[in-house]
Amino acid sequence: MGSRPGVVVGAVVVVALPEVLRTVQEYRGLIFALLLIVIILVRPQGVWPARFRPLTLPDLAPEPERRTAEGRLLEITGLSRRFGGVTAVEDLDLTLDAGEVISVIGPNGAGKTTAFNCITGMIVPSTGTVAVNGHDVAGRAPHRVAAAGLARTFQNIRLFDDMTVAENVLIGRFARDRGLLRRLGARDLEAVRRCLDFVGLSDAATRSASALSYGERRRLEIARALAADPAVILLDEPAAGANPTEKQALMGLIAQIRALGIAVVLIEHDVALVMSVSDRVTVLEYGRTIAAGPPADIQEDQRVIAAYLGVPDDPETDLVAEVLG
Ligand SMILES: Nc1ncnc2c1ncn2[C@@H]1O[C@H](COP(=O)(O)OP(=O)(O)OP(=O)(O)O)[C@@H](O)[C@H]1O
Repeated sequence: MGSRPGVVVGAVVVVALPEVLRTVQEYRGLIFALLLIVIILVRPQGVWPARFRPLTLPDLAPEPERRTAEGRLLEITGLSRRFGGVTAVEDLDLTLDAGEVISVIGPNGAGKTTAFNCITGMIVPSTGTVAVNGHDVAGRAPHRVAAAGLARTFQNIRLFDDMTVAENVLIGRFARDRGLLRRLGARDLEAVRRCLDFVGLSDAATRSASALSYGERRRLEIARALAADPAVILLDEPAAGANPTEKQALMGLIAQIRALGIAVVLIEHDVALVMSVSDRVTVLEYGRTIAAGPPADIQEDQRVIAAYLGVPDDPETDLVAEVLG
């Protein structure tokens, strides 16, 4: 998608430069190499400023989304991951049906991120099975897991800051197929429009992702994940750094996502939020599941209370103590 003048200038340079350097024949290769290094260091984005056509999104009447899948969407059995002598996750079982929200909580270092990374293919589990939408994906590469119907957001927001909001969402459309080998179609643009509407970012479509507020960036990550039409979505600490208003909006968004029939797995330190949005909660400590069940049972569970209260002077512990009463 480079600009036409840029291509012409590049062609002239490639054809003319050898002629110009004819007099210094033996140093030609060296001069070329030096030029290349200088360009890579000084203008990694290219010598000629590229101009991209902004995406034109269609105006769509809001319509209720279809349920993307039904039944058992995520089934994890006996998942373990060891790092040398450390067992980060041990024998984790998790099942999730369409439209359910399940949260994985636990003190720092409990194994939540490692579990997420095993499920999404970022790291290979030592043992265990992971089935997404009926497809066995344990140990598969992240793009294969995505193709089975799993999308995720990241604890540390990972957006393409030099792209627009709409372009960031569009990338999500290519997560499930052969990526850039596929041509952009009208359905992709419609999906981008719907996802932006869904998270309330339609008006920001042409803005740079870097210009968004923190809460908006979190919502953009969710829109990008939804653009892949996932059966299961994993949200990694979506409320981290959010203010109370943003947390309230996030709870509404999670409820909307589940209404689409998408299964949601949440890692979250905000225990109050977890207790209010989850159907079930799994609590990890030192990689092991110490409790699993509906929020009301978890709140009463003595092992959970002890696991959190066993960490003095930890702000998370104080919050959990408050929520668990
Ligand atoms: N790549 C790794 N190599 C060695 N040990 C690791 C690695 N990744 C995680 N661990 C260890 O595994 C354990 C679980 O870590 P993990 O990051 O999964 O916990 P967590 O519950 O996500 O913590 P947090 O809430 O702080 O993000 C910790 O003891 C950690 O030190």
